[in-house]
Amino acid sequence: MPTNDPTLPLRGDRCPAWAALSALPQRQGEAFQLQDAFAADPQRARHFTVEAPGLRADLSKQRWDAEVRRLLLALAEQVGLPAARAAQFAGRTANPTEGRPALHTALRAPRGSGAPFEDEIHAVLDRMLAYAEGVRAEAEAGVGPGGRPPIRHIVNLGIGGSDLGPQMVVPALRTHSHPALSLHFAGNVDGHDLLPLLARLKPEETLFIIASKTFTTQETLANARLARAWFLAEGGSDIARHFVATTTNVKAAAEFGITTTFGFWDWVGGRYSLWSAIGLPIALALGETGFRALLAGAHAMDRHAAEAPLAENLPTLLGLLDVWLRNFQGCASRNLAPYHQGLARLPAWLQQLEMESNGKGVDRAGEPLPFATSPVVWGEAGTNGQHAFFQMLHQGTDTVPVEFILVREPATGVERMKPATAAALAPLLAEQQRMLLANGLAQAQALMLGKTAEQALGETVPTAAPDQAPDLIARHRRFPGNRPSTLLMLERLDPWHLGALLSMYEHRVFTSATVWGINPFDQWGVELGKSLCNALLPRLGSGDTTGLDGSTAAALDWLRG
Ligand SMILES: O=P(O)(O)OC[C@H]1O[C@H](O)[C@H](O)[C@@H](O)[C@@H]1O
Repeated sequence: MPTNDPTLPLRGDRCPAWAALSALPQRQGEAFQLQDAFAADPQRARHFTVEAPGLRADLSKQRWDAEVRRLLLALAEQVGLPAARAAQFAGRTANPTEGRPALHTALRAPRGSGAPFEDEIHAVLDRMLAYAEGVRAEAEAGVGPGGRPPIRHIVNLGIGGSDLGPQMVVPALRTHSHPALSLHFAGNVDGHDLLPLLARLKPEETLFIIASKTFTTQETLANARLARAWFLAEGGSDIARHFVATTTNVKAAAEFGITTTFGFWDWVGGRYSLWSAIGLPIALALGETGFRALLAGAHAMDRHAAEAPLAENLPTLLGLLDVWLRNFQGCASRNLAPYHQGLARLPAWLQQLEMESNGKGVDRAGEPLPFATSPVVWGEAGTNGQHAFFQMLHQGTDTVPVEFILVREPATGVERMKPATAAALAPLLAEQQRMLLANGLAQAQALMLGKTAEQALGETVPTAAPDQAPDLIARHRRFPGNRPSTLLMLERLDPWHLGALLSMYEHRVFTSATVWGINPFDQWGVELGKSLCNALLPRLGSGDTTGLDGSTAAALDWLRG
């Protein structure tokens, strides 16, 4: 494997296109009026819609035009994005501070594609899928080996990248999951996470997956010990059957007493690992066909990212838009609004992917960056967010771009119900699906259109206080509008489409990272807190506050009671 790439990409702010973008009048948010742009170009929606495998993106409600897009694409060329992406796929050292490639793309490349580590990857994948099929067959038959009860509950104990991917994907694909298996996730070191779950389980029906890339993570090992103690105290036997590990550290898993291990490799970043053995809970839920479809969808997006011309390349365009919003429009955060309850945990997964990857303050050469990097990414499934924080999105003083995800075909699983019940509910659910989509579209419309005080003055408002002047009420009821949003649209939420969506996000993060000149595959910022925690842990027992800062000492004293 070659070491560091000698052709370090040029940092975005040192490129001519960056200077040209900085000089554009369109930079000033209000100088670019979305409604004027639509009036000037009746085909604007078409001109700014991009099709990618499984995904359609309408970027026309972003405050950009053909000139901005042209310069952003020039920026991508000038920083060497195509070469950087090719180097990542080929297994060059994409993560120089840890001296590793970043080869999550190889995990979903089919056999025969010539991707790096093909034999190792497919050997583990085949073994893991065979294991998953075995557990599923037991559940299906209602009986385990030797007449024992089958596994019915699977508990994944992992945190961060060893938790968020499977924890997001499993509910997203609920209607594709095995009905006789229940999947559970616990990550927090807080006993309040795992204990209530254990209280509902029986050892003989439970499978624990200890998921940790390093097998050294404090939280996961603590939960693994808690689970093992519960298992033995509740009369469980045969740890080998009931505990498996997904890790790169097979030796540590063996020392814990685990004999069934599905391995992966240091070149799979934690937040990019759901495609590896860390995806075991997904494989158990979906089975071999479903897991392979998830990989195939991701691979289709990989091919698009690698091969589509930049101007039609969705992860490239979205990553460039992220740069435009962050560095030229001053947007410090981005809201993710998936209008599908199954994607409720997508914001949490994306937070780790984007903020842990791009939340960096120095470039690859260690130089402090003179511009902003990762935005705060946050969100909630629609329509719930509308009734909570959308007020701020519409009338607050910050411009927060919103990314709506709309899914055309629902999959509620109503057809799994008794025929009479399904028949009674189907028309109501169809109407709810229309309500859901109308809400998502309406919010995007409202952000763009806004409402003037004059328009508000013309409205009858029964809830307004009668002693308040109508023009004062109208000032409160004014919406500035011209707020940017993106519409991502999927035909349906199945394993293939979800794989494509998630892979798109990975390539998009790589795009902005490349423009910013940062290494998106390390995470040194998580280390300091870990080591300070290790130092504080014995002090919580002993009460020794010698040398601590005043605040920490006082809190430690108080917490010890
Ligand atoms: O999978 P593990 O080795 O247990 O690591 C779990 C998580 O913890 C670390 O602190 C990192 O911030 C994450 O990137 C990682 O996913």
